[in-house]
Amino acid sequence: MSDLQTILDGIHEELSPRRGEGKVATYIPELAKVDPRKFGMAIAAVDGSTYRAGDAEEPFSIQSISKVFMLTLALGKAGEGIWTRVGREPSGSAFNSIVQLEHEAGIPRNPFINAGAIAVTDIVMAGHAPREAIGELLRFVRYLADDDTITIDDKVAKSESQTGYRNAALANFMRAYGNLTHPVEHVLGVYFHQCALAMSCVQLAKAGLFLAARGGNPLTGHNVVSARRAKRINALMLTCGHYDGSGDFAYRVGLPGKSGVGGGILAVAPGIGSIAVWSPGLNKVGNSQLGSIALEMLAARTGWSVFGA
Ligand SMILES: NC(=O)CC[C@H](N)C(=O)O
Repeated sequence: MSDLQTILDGIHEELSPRRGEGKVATYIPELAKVDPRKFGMAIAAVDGSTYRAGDAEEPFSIQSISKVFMLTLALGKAGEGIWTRVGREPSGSAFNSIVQLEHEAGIPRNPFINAGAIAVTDIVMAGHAPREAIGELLRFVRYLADDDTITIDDKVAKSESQTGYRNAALANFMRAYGNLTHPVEHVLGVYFHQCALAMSCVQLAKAGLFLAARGGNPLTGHNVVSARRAKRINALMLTCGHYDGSGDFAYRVGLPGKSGVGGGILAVAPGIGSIAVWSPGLNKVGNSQLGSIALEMLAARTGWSVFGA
């Protein structure tokens, strides 16, 4: 598939003059320090080959992309029982919105908005001290990417805990409704650390490969989840992975995807491969501006959209 490398290089070259577009997230002060002109792309294909372009090897803050890995862990732990604590519908509102929580009795719409992810974190923590839950996630991500060099950026975690008033509000609100079982500070501590996972596009594409390969990782031979579970996680990524921009992403790209305010996006082409892109500038709804365009170009040039070429 050397054609694929040509396609990737072409997209990178065409978009390079636009590096720096969008707005870098500043509400987490540590993220505001990132060079807005960074731009990387990587593909891990189910046949074991990998492709990369630009800043594909440089670790960045994966932020909300970690919600996919935490959801996978929570499903492994509590199975379909998690759906009494969190819904499976798109929210149609911002990633950090609180409005629906009161109308909907403290049950967040889906696991990929902040409130839903905080509930999922609480599920993963069952029987664990916060430090152990963070360790479990780090081990899981290293196992998925087959890469023990992946770390958590403590500076980012600290920066976020110092300014995470909205997340504290969401967590307290859910706790008031009985939808958090651990102390709010403990759940938030784990949540901020998971968001601060630092991974490169190459590491992220490899970590997401199980979602493209019916739940197994062709690089390591590990069976991560069942094919049915991988399919369901992909469905949630497609419908909820880009907050109130999820419909637009499905329309333009047509792949399950999950974005983060660090400017990363993980996308899945089922049966083909997993794609990670990174460009820190965000669009109005908090998704990577150039990253979304790069994925739109890639899907158009490869015919990988799940809705047909
Ligand atoms: N959209 C995101 O990536 C949000 C994650 C970020 N850590 C937050 O909680 O605000």
